[in-house]
Amino acid sequence: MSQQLVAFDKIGITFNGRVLLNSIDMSISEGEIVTLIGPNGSGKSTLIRTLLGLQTATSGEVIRHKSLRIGYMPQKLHIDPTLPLTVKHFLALVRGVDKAKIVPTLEKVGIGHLLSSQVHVLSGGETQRVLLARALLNNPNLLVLDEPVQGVDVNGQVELYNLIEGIRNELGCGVLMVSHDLHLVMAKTDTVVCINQHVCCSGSPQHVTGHPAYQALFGVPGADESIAIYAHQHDHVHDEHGDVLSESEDANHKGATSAHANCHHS
Ligand SMILES: Nc1ncnc2c1ncn2[C@@H]1O[C@H](COP(=O)(O)OP(=O)(O)OP(=O)(O)O)[C@@H](O)[C@H]1O
Repeated sequence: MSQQLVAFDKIGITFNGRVLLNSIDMSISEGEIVTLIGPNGSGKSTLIRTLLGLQTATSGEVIRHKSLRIGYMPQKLHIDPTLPLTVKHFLALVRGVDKAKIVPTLEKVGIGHLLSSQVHVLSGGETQRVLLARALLNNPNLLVLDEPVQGVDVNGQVELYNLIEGIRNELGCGVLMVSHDLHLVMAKTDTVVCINQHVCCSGSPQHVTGHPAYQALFGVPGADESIAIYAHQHDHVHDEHGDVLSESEDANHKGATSAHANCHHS
């Protein structure tokens, strides 16, 4: 059985009385691709920051296997565009990097020819590949990718997801990806965890159906049948803080607020 790399055990985060995450349970194992989805502000990045140790949980625990080594790919590359910096020099900044690995790693992600290019002239897709290369240079057994296809056109997204799957197959690493929707990422995902402050649902893509709950969250207009759509059963109601309401609270809440579109399904 695959080694579990990390587990979130009832992770909760509260700021000034506002619940950002509520009792999140999930895990990622070697060789597993887990996709975290949820609407804007649902806490995806906060959960990733907690995994990276940049955010302290108010309650619960992140259980890391002693072998855990994370390669993190952020949403965006923040570099002063006036700063001359080649891809090679950018990657040489990775702490403890084996410089002999830079060229083969760039080749692995399909951009060996960009070694001497300036980072600020790269296209969106090229930039994402450089960031992926940087994550790989950390020799990870868990890749953490925060919206890896951001700023990439649809064809480029398919290519990137294929690349990520190929890397998983080659290295046997776990992958935790954040995504806003699943139209393209679905076929490359073993497990989906849908959060909206708490875990709304999780499961394998095999259970995908065109459930109205998912469609209410993300919309699926025009999705053809070859595109898999993640769906979940939702038998509870959230308040505006993401907390799950009891039946009596729900009845009161319905009177007090308009429908909370994010997670109010049956
Ligand atoms: N340090 C913090 N202090 C207070 N509030 C915070 C902090 N970090 C995040 N938040 C709030 O937590 C909520 C969740 O933010 P988060 O960035 O995790 O959402 P997300 O699901 O990644 O959203 P998006 O899809 O828009 O990237 C937001 O409302 C944000 O304003």
